[in-house]
Amino acid sequence: MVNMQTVIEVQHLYCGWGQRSILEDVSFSVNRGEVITILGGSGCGKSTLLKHLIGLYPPQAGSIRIVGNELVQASSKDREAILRKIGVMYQSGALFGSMSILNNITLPLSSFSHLDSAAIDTLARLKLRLVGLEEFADFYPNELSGGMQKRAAIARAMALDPQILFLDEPSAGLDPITSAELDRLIRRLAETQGVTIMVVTHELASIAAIADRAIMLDKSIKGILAIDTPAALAQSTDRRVAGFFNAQRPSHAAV
Ligand SMILES: Nc1ncnc2c1ncn2[C@@H]1O[C@H](COP(=O)(O)OP(=O)(O)OP(=O)(O)O)[C@@H](O)[C@H]1O
Repeated sequence: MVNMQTVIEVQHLYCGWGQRSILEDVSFSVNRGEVITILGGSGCGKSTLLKHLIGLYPPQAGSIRIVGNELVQASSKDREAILRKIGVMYQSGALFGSMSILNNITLPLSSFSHLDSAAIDTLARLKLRLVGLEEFADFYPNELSGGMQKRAAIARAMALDPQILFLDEPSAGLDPITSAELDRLIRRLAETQGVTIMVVTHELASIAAIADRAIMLDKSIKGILAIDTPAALAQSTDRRVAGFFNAQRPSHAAV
């Protein structure tokens, strides 16, 4: 029996920059363990949505509930506790180049937990094992391939055992085979760790491989054009939706 606990609930969200509105009246919810992709044409507001969901900017109006807790109106102390449930991997990966991979992961643990250094070391190595990098703990980011850096960045985003992971274009800059490996990791994290994962991606192959559902944003309506499983979206009677899904054949969906 699938646990249908709602972990993200967005209601009547309006967000934009200054006076400019980008998304209007956006509502959706995401269940525990779901992988959901955010897609749509350039400038439709994918990153804007992500940045508001992770609390980087306050929305113009509306509600964002993270694991049942309202983020928008929260006091700064409550906000901090809510955001602790979230792990984020930015597009660049943004590992600290002057630190070993292991220390990139121990850093959030020593900053935000009260564990002793031996426990922190053990936990960080467990995260590296989770992403298949346990043998690379002492390497520096620039000694790893692009795909390994992405996996290390995911391990760091997982350091504090978040319930939700936000990944901004994880496949950017990766070749199709490496991208498919990353897709398998994303699926595995959702299935074995019960993490809920929201991914901004343009890659049809990735969407087909990882998404339980996809949210398609649209610039002209400033909101959600469609939200459904990739298979259902590919069959959509809306030409814009079906057009996106049928634009190219997924090349590694079954890898
Ligand atoms: N920090 C910001 N300040 C002001 N305007 C912004 C900011 N970030 C994004 N925008 C504007 O908001 C609009 C939506 O941008 P956003 O980056 O959310 O789109 P996107 O769907 O992620 O696009 P892409 O696929 O090209 O990355 C764009 O017109 C962009 O110029």
